Amino acid sequence: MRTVTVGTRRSQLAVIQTEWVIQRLQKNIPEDWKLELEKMITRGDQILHVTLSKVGGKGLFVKEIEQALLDERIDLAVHSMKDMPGEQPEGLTFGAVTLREDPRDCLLSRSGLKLEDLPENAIVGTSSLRRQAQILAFRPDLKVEPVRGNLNTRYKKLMDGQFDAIVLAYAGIQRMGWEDKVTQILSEEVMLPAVGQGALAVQCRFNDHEIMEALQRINDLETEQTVSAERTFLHAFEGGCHLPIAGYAVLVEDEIRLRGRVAHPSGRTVLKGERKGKNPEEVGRLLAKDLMEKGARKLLDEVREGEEQ
Ligand SMILES: NCc1[nH]cc(CCC(=O)O)c1CC(=O)O
Repeated sequence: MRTVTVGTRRSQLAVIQTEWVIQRLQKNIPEDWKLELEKMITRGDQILHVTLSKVGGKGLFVKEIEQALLDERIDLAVHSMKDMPGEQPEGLTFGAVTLREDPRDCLLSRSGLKLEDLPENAIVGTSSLRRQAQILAFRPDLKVEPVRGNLNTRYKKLMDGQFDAIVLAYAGIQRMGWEDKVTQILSEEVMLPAVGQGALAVQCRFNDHEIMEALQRINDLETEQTVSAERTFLHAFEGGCHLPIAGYAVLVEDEIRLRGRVAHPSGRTVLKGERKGKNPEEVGRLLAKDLMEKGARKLLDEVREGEEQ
């Protein structure tokens, strides 16, 4: 008999994702174990009105949940892989990476017009430099403005008329059951996804062998390997999800094919590359090296300087 506490943020998307993991895990644990969902209110959730970077960045949500794991207040934590920093605290690990859902981004526009048909100067809401850069590379005549908040808040801002369109991850839309709100799924060619987008990370204590064993059964090997290539690529630039970097890998036969982009937020420069290979980390490292040779370092230094001002 064991009660396993599963922690997550309290946003609707986070709760749906966690319930999904609990459901799958239920079939893979001893019958007398009980799984309990714990919705955690993090400081990040309480101070949504301040610029997140001023209070420690997006990693703040994650850090508080990780502390709860280390303190044994919870036994498992479910996160969007895309929000996870490169390094985990000592003692924690991903017990499972779950099967990736559709990794692409999508456009929700009030007029129902697609990205290519939006009128000149139309305002697209996104706070992601990756999305901003790729939108402007494709349509330099559009305006991009930041939008914060959870999915419900962002959708409300669109409907209130603050933006003509917003860009969101299709995986999140599907989990919310919002497919009918989507105007267009953006192709990989136009909008290469974020590293880890569409996959969930189930985090636990490294020495909790019972849990590690159960999680192994819901791990998806293909997602684990492709995401590993993407994350190695991203972290070679010493940057997190706030940099204009995209990376997406698939398994083709028994090889990993990784595509990556490093862009200037203006969209004027988008460095692109592709690598194939059997070893995920090596593929990630080599693609990062290719893009460094094309000038990625200098480009990102410019972005970082812009942030400090
Ligand atoms: N940036 C926030 C975030 N983190 C994870 C998702 C949902 C999709 C996923 O799990 O990759 C979203 C929403 C979005 O970007 O539209």
